[in-house]
Amino acid sequence: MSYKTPDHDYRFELNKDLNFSAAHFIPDDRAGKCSNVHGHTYFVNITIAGDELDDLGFLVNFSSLKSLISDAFDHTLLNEHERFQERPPTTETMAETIYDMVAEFVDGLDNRPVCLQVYLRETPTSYVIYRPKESRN
Ligand SMILES: Nc1nc2c(c(=O)[nH]1)N=C([C@H](O)[C@H](O)COP(=O)(O)OP(=O)(O)OP(=O)(O)O)CN2
Ligand SMILES: [Zn+2]
Repeated sequence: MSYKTPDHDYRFELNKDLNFSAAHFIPDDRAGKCSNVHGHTYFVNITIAGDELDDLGFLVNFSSLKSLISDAFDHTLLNEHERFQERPPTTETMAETIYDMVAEFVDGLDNRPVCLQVYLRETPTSYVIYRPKESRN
């Protein structure tokens, strides 16, 4: 599957798809039934770009992206995560959080790839795309 990504002139663009299962709730009556604890199989697409590869010929290791996100969230209650103590784990805040985690990770790589966007699907009918402001068209 392919996703709309921001225009860019990097030589390489990499996309990693991954899934994880997690529970969450939105602690506010305005969220209706979503204020009750319930679960989703989240689908994530992460878009990375850059001009230089590492000595293995990787822009970034696909497996590293999967473990970074899955190890943090798979089979957890998202509300208990340290990143969701100030605001609840909505699709929007999850997408931004995943972006921040990936951006911090790739920032430490010598070949300096960048994360362009995170696509997060929470249900068959609901998804969010998060892009940092500087990548917007
Ligand atoms: N802007 C947001 N709205 C809602 C969020 C959210 O994260 N951001 N989350 C929820 C619930 O957590 C729920 O899991 C998802 O809601 P919804 O798409 O309404 O789920 P349904 O499966 O019931 O959707 P249908 O299309 O009606 O089948 C609620 N809102
Ligand atoms: Zn939900």
